[in-house]
Amino acid sequence: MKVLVTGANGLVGSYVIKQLLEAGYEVYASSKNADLSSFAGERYHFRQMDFIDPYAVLEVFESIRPEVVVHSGAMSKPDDCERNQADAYETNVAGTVQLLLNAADHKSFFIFLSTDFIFNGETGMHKEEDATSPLSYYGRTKQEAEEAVREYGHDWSIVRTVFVYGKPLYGRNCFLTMLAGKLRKNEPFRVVNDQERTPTYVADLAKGVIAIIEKRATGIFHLSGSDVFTPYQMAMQVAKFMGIAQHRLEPVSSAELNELARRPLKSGLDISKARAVLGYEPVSFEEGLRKTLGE
Ligand SMILES: NC(=O)C1=CN([C@@H]2O[C@H](COP(=O)(O)OP(=O)(O)OC[C@H]3O[C@@H](n4cnc5c(N)ncnc54)[C@H](OP(=O)(O)O)[C@@H]3O)[C@@H](O)[C@H]2O)C=CC1
Ligand SMILES: Cc1cn([C@H]2C[C@H](O)[C@@H](COP(=O)(O)OP(=O)(O)O[C@H]3O[C@@H](C)C(=O)[C@@H](O)[C@H]3O)O2)c(=O)[nH]c1=O
Repeated sequence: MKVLVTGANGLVGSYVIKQLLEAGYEVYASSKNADLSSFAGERYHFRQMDFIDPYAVLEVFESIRPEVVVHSGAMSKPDDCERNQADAYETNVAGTVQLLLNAADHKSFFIFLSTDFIFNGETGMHKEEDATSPLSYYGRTKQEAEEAVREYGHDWSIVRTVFVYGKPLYGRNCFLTMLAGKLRKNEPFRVVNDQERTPTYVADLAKGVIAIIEKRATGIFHLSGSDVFTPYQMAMQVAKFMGIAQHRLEPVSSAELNELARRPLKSGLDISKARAVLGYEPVSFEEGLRKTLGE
């Protein structure tokens, strides 16, 4: 089965591609920039494609004719989206629409990566059917892209996830590996302590996406970890794992951190639907951390 994955140079895309290759799929990895990976073999293909360019998207879909599309590419930094709203809209909304229009020509199964940031975080532990009300421009673009996906005329699935972490296969650090670097160098760092998340180990998320493909499961799925932590609590676990008792990490409130994009306070996703329908079972945060920072 031919699967086109966007965002191949990103954290999520890289793990989805790795697991698709391991499961025997014909994988067409695609990213805006050149291939950062060292994936190889007959079933691995890379197509450099800016998905806001309609001609590039048409050419890729005509030549591949994918049976499944995993759309993981996005402008994924909320502060960047707040700062550059036109780019965020073009990438996250118009880009998704462009991919949907082309996917429809091939009746591809369309899987879209979305976020907990479409919720306002007043209650936490959101279910798939909860009302959405994003606080940030990033969240608004993802919500609007979700609306486009729901109107797709063929099979679709929306995967919402939260605070994804894991050892980078290539490319940039995740928040926890960046933090481990700060701890190693004993650098000062202020970490927010009033935002609750259900952090997601990236290999679990990828496994959930593969289960969606294999079961052809349609609709909305929440795929995250099940333990609830604030970033500061996660940072303390990183320090403990590294055996560092003396550090310069300081807990701060969202108001003190004062980031450009407003974040939900009580976020986190209820994963009971994914457990029941997909057999999804994430590792504990402790175990995910060991896999991320251990050898
Ligand atoms: N990381 C997280 O904590 C969470 C992520 N998500 C969602 O999951 C998805 C994946 O996230 P993650 O892997 O962390 O994101 P990354 O930022 O690591 O990767 C996103 C990738 O998208 C690619 N991209 C951006 N714009 C374009 C474009 N115009 N054309 C083609 N490719 C483009 C980039 O490619 P290149 O590098 O080649 O420029 C980049 O590698 C996103 O949709 C994000 O919104 C949801 C919740 C939490
Ligand atoms: C820059 C900075 C961030 N933080 C906090 C803010 C935030 O809660 C957390 C992680 O910061 P990040 O900027 O990596 O992540 P952030 O953008 O908040 O995280 C999100 O990513 C996007 C893609 C999503 O869709 C969300 O699900 C979510 O996980 O750390 C600090 O505590 N101190 C800092 O100096």
